[in-house]
Amino acid sequence: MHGPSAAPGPRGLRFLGQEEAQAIDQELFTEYKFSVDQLMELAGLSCATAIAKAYPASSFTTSQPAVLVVCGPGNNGGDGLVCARHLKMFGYEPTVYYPKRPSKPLFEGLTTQCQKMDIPFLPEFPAEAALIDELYGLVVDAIFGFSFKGAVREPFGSILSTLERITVPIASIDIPSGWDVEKGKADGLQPDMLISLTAPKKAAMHFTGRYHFLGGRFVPAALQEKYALNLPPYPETDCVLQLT
Ligand SMILES: NC(=O)C1=CN([C@@H]2O[C@H](COP(=O)(O)OP(=O)(O)OC[C@H]3O[C@@H](n4cnc5c(N)ncnc54)[C@H](O)[C@@H]3O)[C@@H](O)[C@H]2O)[C@@H](O)CC1
Ligand SMILES: [K+]
Repeated sequence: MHGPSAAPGPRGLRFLGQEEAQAIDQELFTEYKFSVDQLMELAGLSCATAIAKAYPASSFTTSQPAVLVVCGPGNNGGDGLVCARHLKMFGYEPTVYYPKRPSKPLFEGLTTQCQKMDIPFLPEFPAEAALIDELYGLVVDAIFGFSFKGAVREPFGSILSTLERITVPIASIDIPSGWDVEKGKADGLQPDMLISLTAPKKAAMHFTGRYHFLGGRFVPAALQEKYALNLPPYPETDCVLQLT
């Protein structure tokens, strides 16, 4: 499973192919009996924690530490909703844009939690990149993760083309959205931060932003060994590790 697609990274860390990332994900659920919401909570908490380390609320130049969290239709979007909730707890002012909402109790619950914590949901995406730059100090990209494939379908194509033109930093959860999970996308989004969950995917080799964090400290040792993940040790009880 992991032999031919193995790609060594810094510190011997392995960068995963798309099928391998999905296989680990499935194994966590089927063999290890985790539930999606458990892992999503830990993933989203990792993202909010990494963001707080790289962009402390005090460093924002906007009047409030305003963050726009853009959520996609799958579990990457769910991570974004959890991240928004924890950012609010950490003293940020998140706003969510969530155009394609699956009618599943998990996502409905996460949405309600955010709404009841006074996190606004935008009815429309700001058409002008300049408006995003004016209103927010950071954008969290939770649109697509490791299951993204093919050409981007609407409404996400227009959203991504606006995000490609903003100047405020972007923090991408797991994969910069729109990038091929293995090959990246040279003319796509260029996030300032990438938070790789579980283990970096091959696209992360093309990441040139300032901060690369590892999060999702929930992979049992036996599963790490099976896939030869060679994850570096997390510091003490931290849920994130800064790679670069
Ligand atoms: N085991 C793990 O590592 C965990 C992964 N989690 C998150 O789950 C993500 C993977 O979630 P999913 O498998 O639900 O998938 P994604 O969230 O990556 O995306 C799938 C969704 O995007 C849509 N989509 C795919 N390609 C598209 C295209 N070209 N244009 C428009 N829409 C497209 C699909 O229809 C589907 O709705 C990871 O990247 C990570 O963020 C965490 O929630 C929990 C634990
Ligand atoms: K993403």
